[in-house]
Amino acid sequence: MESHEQKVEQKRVDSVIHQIAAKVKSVSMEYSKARSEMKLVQENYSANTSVNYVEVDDRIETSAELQQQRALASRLIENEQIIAGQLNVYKELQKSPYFGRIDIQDPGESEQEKLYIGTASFTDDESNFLVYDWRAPISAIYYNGTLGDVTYDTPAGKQMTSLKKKRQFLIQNGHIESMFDTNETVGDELLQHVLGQQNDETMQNIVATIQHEQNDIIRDTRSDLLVVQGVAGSGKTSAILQRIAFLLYHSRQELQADQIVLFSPNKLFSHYISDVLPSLGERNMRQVTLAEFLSQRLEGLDVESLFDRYEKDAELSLEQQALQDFKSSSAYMHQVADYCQHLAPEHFKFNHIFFDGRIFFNKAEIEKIYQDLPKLQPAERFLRTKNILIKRLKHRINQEAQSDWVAEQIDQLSDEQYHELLGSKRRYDFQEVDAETNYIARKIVTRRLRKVYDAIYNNYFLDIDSQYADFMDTVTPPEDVAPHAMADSKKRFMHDIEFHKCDLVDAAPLLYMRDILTGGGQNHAMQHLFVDEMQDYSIAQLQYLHHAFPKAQMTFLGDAEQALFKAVQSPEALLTSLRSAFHVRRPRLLKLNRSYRSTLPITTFAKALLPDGDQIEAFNRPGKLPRMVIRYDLDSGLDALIQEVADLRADNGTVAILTKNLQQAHQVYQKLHFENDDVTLMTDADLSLPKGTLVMPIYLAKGLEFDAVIAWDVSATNFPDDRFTGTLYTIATRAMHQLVLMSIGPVSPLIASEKMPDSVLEIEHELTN
Ligand SMILES: Nc1ncnc2c1ncn2[C@@H]1O[C@H](COP(=O)(O)OP(=O)(O)OP(=O)(O)O)[C@@H](O)[C@H]1O
Repeated sequence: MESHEQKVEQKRVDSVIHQIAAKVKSVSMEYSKARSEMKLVQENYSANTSVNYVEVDDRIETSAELQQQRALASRLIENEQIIAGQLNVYKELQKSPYFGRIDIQDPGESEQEKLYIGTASFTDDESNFLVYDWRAPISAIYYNGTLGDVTYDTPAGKQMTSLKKKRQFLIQNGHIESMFDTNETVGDELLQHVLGQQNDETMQNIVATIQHEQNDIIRDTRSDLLVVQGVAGSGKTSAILQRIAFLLYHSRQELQADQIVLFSPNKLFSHYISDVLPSLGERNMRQVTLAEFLSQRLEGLDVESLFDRYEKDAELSLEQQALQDFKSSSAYMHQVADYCQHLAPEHFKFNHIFFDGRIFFNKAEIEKIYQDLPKLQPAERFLRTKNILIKRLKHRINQEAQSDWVAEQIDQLSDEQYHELLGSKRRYDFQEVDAETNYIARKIVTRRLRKVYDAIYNNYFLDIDSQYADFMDTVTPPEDVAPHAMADSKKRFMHDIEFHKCDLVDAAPLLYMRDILTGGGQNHAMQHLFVDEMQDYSIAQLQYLHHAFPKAQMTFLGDAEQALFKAVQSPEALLTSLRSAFHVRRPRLLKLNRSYRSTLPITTFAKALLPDGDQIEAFNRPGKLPRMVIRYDLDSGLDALIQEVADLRADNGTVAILTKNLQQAHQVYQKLHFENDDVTLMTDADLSLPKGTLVMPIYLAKGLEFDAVIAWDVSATNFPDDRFTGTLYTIATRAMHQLVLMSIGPVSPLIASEKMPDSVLEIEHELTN
C-alpha cells in the first residue's frame, strides 16, 4: 500500500510531469517549424543545383548563391539537431523525471531546501529548478554524502551544507515504483532492483545508482593520467561513459564530443555502449578499435589483429615471449626515438617516386636533396626535402605543359571541359590568349601528375620499412632476449612486408618512427583519450597513443586479471611504468573492488579462480549456483550442450556460449546450427549483438555481458595451467544471471583445485556404466 509520504511524492511527480509535457509540446512545435524551414531551403537548393550553366559568369554567380544556401542549410541543420536533442531530453524526463532527492540546510538558513535530481535539469516558467542535473555541483552530495555536514566543489570553491535527508526513487512511466530513504551514499535496495532486471541488448546509463568510488572517477577533472584498475563487472565501462557525459556538461563551451576518443576492445562493444550517452542527452564520442586505428595509419599494410595475436600468443615459446615483451616495452620505444634523433642523413632510407610504372623522382636525387640540407632535426629536414620535391614537381609541370600531347588535348576539349578547367578564373584575368592556354595546359598536366603530388604529400618517398629494419640492427636487447632473436625478427619483418603484412607488436614502433622522422601523425585537437580494457595494450602501444594525441588527458581502465594469455602486472607497478613512460604531472590510480554484474554465486565462483580473488567484493544479488557439466567425449558433450542451451533459454533472453578460440566456436556452432536455426556465430566483423543463442570466442566478448553464459570445454586439455586463468575468469564474469561450465573429459586444474570450495559449484557427471 502507498504510504502517505509516497502519495505526496507521487503528487509532485504528477505535477512535474505535467509541466514537462507542456514543454514537450512547445519544443515539438519549435521542432516542426525548424524542419519545415529546413525543407524549404533544401528544395530551393536542389532547384538551384540543377541550373544548367554555360556561361562562366553565370556559373560563378550561381556558385556564390549556392554557397550561401549551403551555409544556411548547415546552420539550420545544426539548429534542428539542437532542438531534436532538447526534445529527446524532455521526453526521457517525462517518463522518469528524477531518481533522487536531497534535503539540505545551508549554514545560517532556517529553512531546509528539497532538491530533486534527474538525468537533466528542468526549470518551471519562473526559472525555479524542479529537477537538478545529476552533474550539477550540488548533486555530488547525492552520490558522496552521508547525513550530516557535507562539502561539495563548485566553480567558486568548496561549499558547506548540512544533508538532512536522502531519498531514492524508482519512477517508471510516471509512476513511483518504489522509494527508499537512506543514510548510505546510494543504498543497495535500488541497486538490487536495477541489477536484477537487466537484460538489455545495449548498456544502460547508471546515473541513478552511481556508487561513491565510481563517482570519484566520473568527477575527476584534475588528473592528467587517471588509471582505473577494477575487477570484472565493477562498472569501469559505465564509469567511462558517465565521465564523458560529466566532462561534456562541465566544459560545454570548450569541449565537443568529437574531441574525445575511446579505444574500445571490439566493434560489438562499440555498438553495445552506443545508447548510454544519447540517453543522457549527449552525443557519442569517437570510438575506434586499436586495429582500426593502426591499419588506417598504416594504409596498405595488413596489420595482424589482436584476435590473431590471441590465437598465436597461446603458442609462444619462452624465447619468443621475451622478444615480444621487449618490443612491447617503453624501453624499445625509447630506442626508436633515440635512433631517429641520431640518424645520420646518409642512413636515411628513401623510395623512388613512380609514375605510370616509371621512376619519376629517383631516390638518389631525393637522398641528395636530404643530405645537402644544413644540420636540422630529422622532421624539419624531411619537411624541407618535401618542399623542394614539390617545387621540382611544379617545375616539371611547367616544362611538360609545353609538350605536344597537351596542345593536342586542349584542341579536343569541349566547351564545358574547357570552362571546367578554367575554374574560377575569368577570361579577362589573362592579358594574352597564350597565357590562358598556358594556364589550361598546366591544369591538364597538374591533374595528370596528381598521383606524384599525393605521393610526396603522403611521404611515400620515405622507405619506412627499410628504415625500421635498419633500426632493428642497432637495437640493444635486454639479457633475456636471445642474441639471434632480433636478427631473426628483422628477417621475418622484411619477409612479411613483401606480403604487405605486419605483426601487431611492430605496428606502434613503426608508426612512432615514421611520425618522428616526418613530423606527422599527431592530433592536437583531441582533448580526452580513453582506453578501455587497457590490459590488452602494451606500454609501447599506450605510449604511441599518448604521442598521437599529445594534448589529451588520459583515462585508462582495465583489469589485470582479465589479461588473456599474459602475465598479470600489479596496478601500482603499472602506474609506475606509465608514469615514467609518459612524463605526466598529476597521475592518479583508483581501484574498484566491488563487482556488480553477476549474481553472488557467480562472482563467488569467479573469485575462487584467482590467486588473489579475496580482494573482490561481490554485490549481494542472489541467484543459482554455477553448474558444472562433465562429459567424456565430444559427441555427448555437444548433445548435453544442446540441452543446456534449451534449459537456459527458457529463463533468459540471451545465452552466450563462450569458447577459448575461434576454431572451437566454429565446432560448437556447426553442431548447434545443425539442430536449430536460432543460433548466431559472432565474428569480429559483426557490428551488433542479436538476442537469442550466440557463439563466440572469448576475445570477442570482452567488455560485454549476457543473461546466461555457457563456458565451453573447461577441461584440463583446454585450460591446462595458470596461463589460462585470465581467460577462464573473463568467460565466467560475462554472465549476469546464470553460468554453466561444460567440460569434455577431466576438468581443468584451475577449477578442480583445492582452493575451489565445494559449495560454489553444482556438479553433474554423466553416469557411466
Ligand atoms: N552503480 C551502478 N549501478 C547500476 N548498475 C551498475 C553500476 N555499476 C555497474 N553496473 C552494472 O554492472 C555491469 C558491469 O558494468 P561494466 O560493464 O561497466 O563493468 P566493467 O568493470 O567495465 O566490466 P568488465 O571489465 O568485466 O568488462 C553493467 O551491467 C552495469 O550497468
